[in-house]
Amino acid sequence: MVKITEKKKTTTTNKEKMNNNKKEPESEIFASCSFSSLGLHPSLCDQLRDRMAFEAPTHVQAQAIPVILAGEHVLVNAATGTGKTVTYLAPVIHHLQDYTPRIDRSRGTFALVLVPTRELCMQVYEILQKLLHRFHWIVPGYVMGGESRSKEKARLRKGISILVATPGRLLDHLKNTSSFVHTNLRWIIFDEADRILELGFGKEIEEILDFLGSRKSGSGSKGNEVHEFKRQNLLLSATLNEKVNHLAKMSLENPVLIGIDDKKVQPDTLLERKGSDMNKEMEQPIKMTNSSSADYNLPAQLVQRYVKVPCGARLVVLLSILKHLFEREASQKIVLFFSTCDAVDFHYSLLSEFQWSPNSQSDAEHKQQFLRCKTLRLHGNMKQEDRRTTFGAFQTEKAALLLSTDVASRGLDFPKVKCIIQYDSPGDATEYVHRVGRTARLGQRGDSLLFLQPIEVDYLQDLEKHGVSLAEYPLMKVLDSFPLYGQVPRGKKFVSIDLHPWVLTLQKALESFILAEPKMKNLAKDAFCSWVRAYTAHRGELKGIFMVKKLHLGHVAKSFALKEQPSLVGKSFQMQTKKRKRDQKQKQKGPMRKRKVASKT
Ligand SMILES: Nc1ncnc2c1ncn2[C@@H]1O[C@H](COP(=O)(O)OP(=O)(O)OP(=O)(O)O)[C@@H](O)[C@H]1O
Repeated sequence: MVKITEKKKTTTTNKEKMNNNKKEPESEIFASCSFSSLGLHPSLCDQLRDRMAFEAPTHVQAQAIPVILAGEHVLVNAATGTGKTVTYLAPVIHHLQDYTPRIDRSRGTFALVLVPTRELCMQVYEILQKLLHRFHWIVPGYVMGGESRSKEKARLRKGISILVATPGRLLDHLKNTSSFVHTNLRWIIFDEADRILELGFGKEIEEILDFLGSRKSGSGSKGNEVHEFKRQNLLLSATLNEKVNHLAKMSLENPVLIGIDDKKVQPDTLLERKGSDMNKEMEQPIKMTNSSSADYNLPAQLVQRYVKVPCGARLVVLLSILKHLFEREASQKIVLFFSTCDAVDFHYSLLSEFQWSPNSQSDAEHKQQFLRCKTLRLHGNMKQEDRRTTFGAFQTEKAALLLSTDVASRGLDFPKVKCIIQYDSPGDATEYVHRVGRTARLGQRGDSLLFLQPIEVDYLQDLEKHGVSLAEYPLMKVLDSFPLYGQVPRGKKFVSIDLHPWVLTLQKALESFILAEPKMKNLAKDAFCSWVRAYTAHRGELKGIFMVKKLHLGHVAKSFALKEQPSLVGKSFQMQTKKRKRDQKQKQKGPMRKRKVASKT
């Protein structure tokens, strides 16, 4: 096994970045060579330059493309927004255009790209279409959940040379679409490999590999077919973890590791590969170190901050920061992450409809839209066509706010996103890395802001363990900048955020708005319930940081502009909490009671 490590990590601190917040130097992003020097076909190089305006390859492209062209199995770990998509698509196209006789549709699928989400599926397909412009005989296509099966069947019957797919729908077609020809399959690519597994597609992937006869013998495989071509499998992500190790063991043979440093791979597995070993099965698995101690590749020019907000003031602070950002720069794109679909729906309606005038609250005529920017939403419970519309709109808009769940956290490449706000904290550091990776792409500058309650600040230490450090956001300065009743509260020092006049006034206005709108009240209640459920679902080490029992549910309700904690859920939730406390007490008391009983008798 050979390892090729990416460029040296920059050691610029977050503070230095803020003082000197500009684009990453070109040399940090692009290699000093050309696409043609990597061995790609001239027409493909022309296409990359003329149609896509790619002048030079990025570092990961320069490292990985020759290795992929050489037919190696590859595991790529490179920062978000460094061009991994072209890294795997270009070599595949290079080889396919070179087949004699020319490939045609009747020969079915030659390359398969597996992705975790529908949006990423569409995005990869769009890039494929651009790259294939000069190679009309190579047909791109996609299959994914939410689309019409029968239309997909018809397309598969006609033949798709490079197929992009989500795992569930692909497996469906492998089982049920007999006209789907995959006997010529030569490449299987897992884009965002770790996410595919995290979403619970592990079983599907095993079945897919079995169906395609690409699961390695010795890993419980049914299929170990002899193929006309040597199969080549590729795994890529900005974050690789233990789960990927399993997939790598199953699907990669003697892989070349690109961008993976010594810390992430245990020394005994760094086998030097000899030329004659190339086709040998990987004798030893790749062992990643536990993800809790691994450093992640974050764009060096990304400015990362956190804001510490008491629970009850969260909503007001969110709205205030958004207002501040859009007033400072109207033409910008921001992505705002939530933990649940209900939370997205509530905040989307609130931000789209809430009107207010901080200067004359009594006069309805003076009310203005609180946030004047185009607002969009994206989550997994939306209809497919609405997801498609949002995805397209946020790609083309110059100024917009996108509210989303983690469905937008992986791989999506929205141009010119300026800032990422994580209003609800991510599941773990991996998700943090991917969420913030929607900005600061390809050397562009970008900001990220993580909301934390005072009881959650230990999360910063968890991120530190992964080499991610955040500076504090100057919240008070921002709150003080808003004029209230025509005056900016100058000179006064407000010690607590909850008692800041701007916060108090805006909170009151939000609560009145919600109270007056039954539709909004229901959305708020639903969002409250699912938010609490999501909070209880934090896994692993994070359970000790995001502890439901530390939450004040009345304050949580306030963060949904509810004057009271929703009674129904509140009751059942309180009952659960009480029961848990009772059980805990019982556990502690158990032996003592026994002793008491014993002493009585
Ligand atoms: N050589 C290049 N020159 C200029 N732009 C490029 C080049 N390669 C890729 N890009 C652009 O860089 C952006 C990021 O690429 P891509 O989405 O493939 O990144 P990624 O590494 O897959 O990110 P993520 O980890 O978030 O999925 C895209 O807009 C892409 O068009």
